[in-house]
Amino acid sequence: MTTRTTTRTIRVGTRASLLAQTQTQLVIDAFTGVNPGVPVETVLVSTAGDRSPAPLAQIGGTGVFVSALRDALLAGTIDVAVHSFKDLPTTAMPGIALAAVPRREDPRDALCARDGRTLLELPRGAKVGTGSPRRTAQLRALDLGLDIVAIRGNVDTRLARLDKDLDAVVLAVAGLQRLRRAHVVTELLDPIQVLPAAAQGALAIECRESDEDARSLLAPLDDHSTRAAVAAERSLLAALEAGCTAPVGALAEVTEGDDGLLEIFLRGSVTAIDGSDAVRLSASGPLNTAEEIGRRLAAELIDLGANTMMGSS
Ligand SMILES: NCc1[nH]cc(CCC(=O)O)c1CC(=O)O
Repeated sequence: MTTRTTTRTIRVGTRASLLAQTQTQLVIDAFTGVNPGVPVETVLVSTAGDRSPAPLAQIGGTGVFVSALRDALLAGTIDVAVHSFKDLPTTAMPGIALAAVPRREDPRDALCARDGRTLLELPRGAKVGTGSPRRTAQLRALDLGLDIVAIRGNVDTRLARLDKDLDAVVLAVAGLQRLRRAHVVTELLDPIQVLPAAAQGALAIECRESDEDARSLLAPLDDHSTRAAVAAERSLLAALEAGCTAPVGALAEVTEGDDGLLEIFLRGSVTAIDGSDAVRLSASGPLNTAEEIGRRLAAELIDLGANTMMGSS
């Protein structure tokens, strides 16, 4: 632990949603753990995604939750921004550095159903809420006769629909865990059936590229395996030229190979939005080739017809 000569306050920007504020506080706690004595303050930033109830695709799609925080970073009104990594566009933003990627939570999707039901226990015609084309497509592909209903809003708004018009909703278990709502989960969906979104369950901590101070304070929060896994997943997404609203699943796991070196095992899927067709493949390679693994897998998925499936959405 180095003794700091400045007492510059680190201003951490957050969106107003409960999930965003909770995630920001988790990062602040970890930050304070490794940088005791560095003053931190939270600054609320409102984004277009929070202000509008319209479907994400209509208000700018990928990145609506992100740009206001990045603008505040570049304007110098905040020093650090915490994002759900899966909400970040795959193209980097000039002037912004990915300072740390903390250890990832469980990346899986979770079914939250009435009466404790699992997917197989839901009757045909059961109404299942999700706002995600990826979840919609993969749930339809299971051919369980489920009626997929488009929903939006924060986690609690979505869960409240269970007491109204829906039989189940599907959410990322990571968000539920962070909000201490994991007790509402009735089934963790097996990635073999429903492959999560690229970077689901991971956080991205950004700062200004030029802010050496913030970068070195944040560096200890980085988990190299998570950073590499997410890099592979997002490189797949980018190479498919798909955003967070595309029916693309991607999940990388980091394992130790026979030679003791760390390896990435990446799975990817593209599913037609009506569930009538899907392509799914995996690829693996050394940890330091994460992005190449993603690009290679994307090329193989495209060879199998991934583009026609994304076009049909
Ligand atoms: N797009 C909304 C969003 N962004 C991140 C999470 C959950 C937390 C995470 O994936 O890290 C959610 C909600 C959800 O998908 O259930």
